[in-house]
Amino acid sequence: MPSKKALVRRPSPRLADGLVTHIEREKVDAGLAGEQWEAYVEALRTHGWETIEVEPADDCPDSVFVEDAVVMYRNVALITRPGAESRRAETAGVEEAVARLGCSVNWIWEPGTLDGGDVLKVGETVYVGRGGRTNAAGVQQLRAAFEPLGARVVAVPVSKVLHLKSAVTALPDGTVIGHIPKVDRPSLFPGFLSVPEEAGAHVVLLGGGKLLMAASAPKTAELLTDLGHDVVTVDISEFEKLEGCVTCLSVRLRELYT
Ligand SMILES: NC(=O)NCCC[C@H](N)C(=O)O
Repeated sequence: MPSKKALVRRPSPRLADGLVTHIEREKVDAGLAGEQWEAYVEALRTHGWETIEVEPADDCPDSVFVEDAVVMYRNVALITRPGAESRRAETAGVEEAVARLGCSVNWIWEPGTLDGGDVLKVGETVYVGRGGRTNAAGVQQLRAAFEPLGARVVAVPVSKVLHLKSAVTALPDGTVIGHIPKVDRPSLFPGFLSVPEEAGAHVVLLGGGKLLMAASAPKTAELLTDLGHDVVTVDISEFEKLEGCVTCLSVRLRELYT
């Protein structure tokens, strides 16, 4: 039976010191962030996900963005080597969590760097963004880890946003969605739908045709609802101030056969 487990990680008390690269720094309300995180986790649970908390990493301001520390393909967990040095200590706790779940574990090694936010899976195709956080060696190592498992790894340039998945994600039918001004090469994706808001490019597939989206993209929510999708929204404003999206607050493990 395919699993419906999701890794999440409680925000660090130092969240407000998280990195910002492409946007102006804004004051983060840590109390509100905590409430938003609880509501995000609750939304996953309501839609049938068993949430598993990775041991908190209180010294790592960005540790709540748990998806950057690991990439899953089937039951193989590829532990990343984050492009930002301040985030490297985040991976140990995530490695322990996936090993405990029985995943087969693999690693990105120096000189490779790769953030999980740069990896978008659409069926057997694994798009990897070569950008500010993921380098060429990271792309090669990802390919070496997943191609033998049947993945088709496609590298795409990312220059306008933090991560590939800050620019594009995919709908349940495989259509890739993105806000054109933030996508380097929309033509690299076979089915591409342009959405009216930057935050509208981020969807988490909850299963059963449901999409989890940020409340900050109402026009896109309307567009996707009109196309027959079932949209669930959460307010993640405090994480958006740190360039976080709905996708990066969890790692969904769909193919653990335990
Ligand atoms: N996958 C993601 O979109 N992660 C967001 C990471 C935000 C964090 N402040 C960072 O710059 O690394």
